[in-house]
Amino acid sequence: QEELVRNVLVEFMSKLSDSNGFSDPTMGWNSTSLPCKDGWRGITCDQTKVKYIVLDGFGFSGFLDARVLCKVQSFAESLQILSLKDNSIHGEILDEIANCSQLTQLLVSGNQFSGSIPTSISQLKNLKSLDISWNKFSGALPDLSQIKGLTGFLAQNNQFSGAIPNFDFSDLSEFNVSNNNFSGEIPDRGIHFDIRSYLNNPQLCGSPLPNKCRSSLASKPQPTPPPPPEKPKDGISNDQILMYSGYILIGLAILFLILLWLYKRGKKKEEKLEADNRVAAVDDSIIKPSFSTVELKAGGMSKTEISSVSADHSMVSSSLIVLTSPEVNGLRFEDLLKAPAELLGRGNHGSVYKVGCEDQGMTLAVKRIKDWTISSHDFKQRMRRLDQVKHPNVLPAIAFYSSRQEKLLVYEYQPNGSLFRLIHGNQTDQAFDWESRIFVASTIADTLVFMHQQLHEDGIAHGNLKSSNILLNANMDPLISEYGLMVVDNQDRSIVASVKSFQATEENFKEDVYAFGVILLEMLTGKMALNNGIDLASWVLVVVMEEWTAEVFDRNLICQGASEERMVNLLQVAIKCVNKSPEARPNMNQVALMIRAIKEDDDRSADIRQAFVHTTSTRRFIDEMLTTILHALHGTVILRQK
Ligand SMILES: Nc1ncnc2c1ncn2[C@@H]1O[C@H](COP(=O)(O)OP(=O)(O)OP(=O)(O)O)[C@@H](O)[C@H]1O
Repeated sequence: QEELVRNVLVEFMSKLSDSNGFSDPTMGWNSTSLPCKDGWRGITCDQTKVKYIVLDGFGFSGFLDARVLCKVQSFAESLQILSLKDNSIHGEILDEIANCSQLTQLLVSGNQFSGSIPTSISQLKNLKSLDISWNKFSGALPDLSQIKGLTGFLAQNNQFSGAIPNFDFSDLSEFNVSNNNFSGEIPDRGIHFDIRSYLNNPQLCGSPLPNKCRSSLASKPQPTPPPPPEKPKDGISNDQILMYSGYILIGLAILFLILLWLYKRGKKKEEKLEADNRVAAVDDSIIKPSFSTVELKAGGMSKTEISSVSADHSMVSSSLIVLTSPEVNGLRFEDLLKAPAELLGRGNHGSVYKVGCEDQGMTLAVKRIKDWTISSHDFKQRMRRLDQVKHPNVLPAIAFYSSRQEKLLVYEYQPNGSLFRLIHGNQTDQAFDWESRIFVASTIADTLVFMHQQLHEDGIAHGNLKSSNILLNANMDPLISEYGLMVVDNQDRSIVASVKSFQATEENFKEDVYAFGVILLEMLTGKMALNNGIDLASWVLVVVMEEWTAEVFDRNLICQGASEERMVNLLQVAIKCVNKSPEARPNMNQVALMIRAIKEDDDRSADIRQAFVHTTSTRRFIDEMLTTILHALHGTVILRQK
């Protein structure tokens, strides 16, 4: 039996991997081994029965042949999970998927699937989770109300049209049909999902969307059709000639209107193309046709203000992809265009603008990157993958926009600036003491451990870690910004698909470790990563080798009485991180453990100090009480004597 299943899986894989063969021998998946017995990668079994097939992010570019996969009854009836997320699989989902009748999860998001969803899918009665989001599916969705107990339905970012079908909404806790072409009224029972589940379906209406449905029109009784004209007895009467010429005239008028409409549409397309080209041509604004820049030099930063809004905006508005961040409030591309913007700074990869969006009650930071060679598809995949990873100390992107010439990334504006400004700025109001520095160091280290190691094979490197990308929120907690945006692709793109190559290699992780070491050095020395062409890591190594270690530390730390022993300990960690040889650098887990030990040492000594202060004040309190009692006793004795 297992051999039969093996043959099914090998055939299924050959189609899925586009007949190129599945070359990675470490995965198993060949006709000389057995899926359960030999532990094929991506397969989970219950004894000899294959229960789960999970092949997410393998870069498969073939098609899912449900005729093959679900043809052997015993296998089709044991398979419970089929997850093929984040590949490049194309083609349609075939009717035969219904033969895999025990499926509880069918997850195919982030592929290139097209066509419509077969009606047979509603026969999958055990289905709990159906994720078909981020594909190219089109057409109307079938009635899914027969699937009782569906808990998740994700279909966002496709090209579905027609009405939102019937669902059994009673158990649905995850539901998203945003960024499609659905039309009509949102079903009554669907309204307990918030607006983000429905956004960007231009013809969808009803609560929770702001646009009301014109249901009154629909419910009006239709006028009864006029009775058919009487048949002429013989010949054509004058009335009939008049009537037919009327029809011909109306027909010609309609034809003329259609031609006019087609002409205008063509013209609009041309204008849009021109507008896009204009976007590429000008340099000093976020979305250039609408910005006229007024350069105001203020503290070394130039301010840019919007003075007019172009009429072309509506044409590009649909391209702003709003991610499922909770902060967003129906943000549209136009809102960015209309809002006043201020240049916060220019980095190696673009400029960042502070944009106040009054309607959303939010202040945003919009990063604009020009001429980035990444394809829109890869960029979209990357943003999507990043959006799935949530950590309280990683600043998520709220939305993004991608055109050939430029990419925009929208983040929430962080009011307390960056770690760079905190270390190197000349503000005196924010004392950046040792406790704050070790807190920032250990929080960032723990966050990197999560992103590198705790996501296992899905770990993501930052790729551009530096103190200006560490922002401080309103509580002064550090947030890592632009996470994973600039990871350099170290793998051969011809062999490995983009999603896979985006997943960090060891080399990417070790680059982050180096960059983190530099941040530690900045915090310890108060010096910039690059000063007059000399890089901080080399400078520190020379000073330490010359045994002038005490010279490296920030004077402010020494003046504040920070423990030299713990500063030296942290310096040793930093030096390990900036080792020239990547292999010799520790991984983030080891780094975080070392920093935690220093911080615990710190906390202990703070406790001892506290206890000492406490003991001293308690002792003082007891002394004072005794003196008062003695005085009182003394007074009583004198009174008695009197
Ligand atoms: N969300 C945000 N809130 C507040 N300030 C921000 C935000 N994002 C970026 N900044 C600030 O805007 C400035 C410019 O950022 P930018 O990312 O362009 O520069 P960079 O980090 O030096 O370079 P790179 O392009 O390599 O990331 C920096 O001072 C940065 O700290």
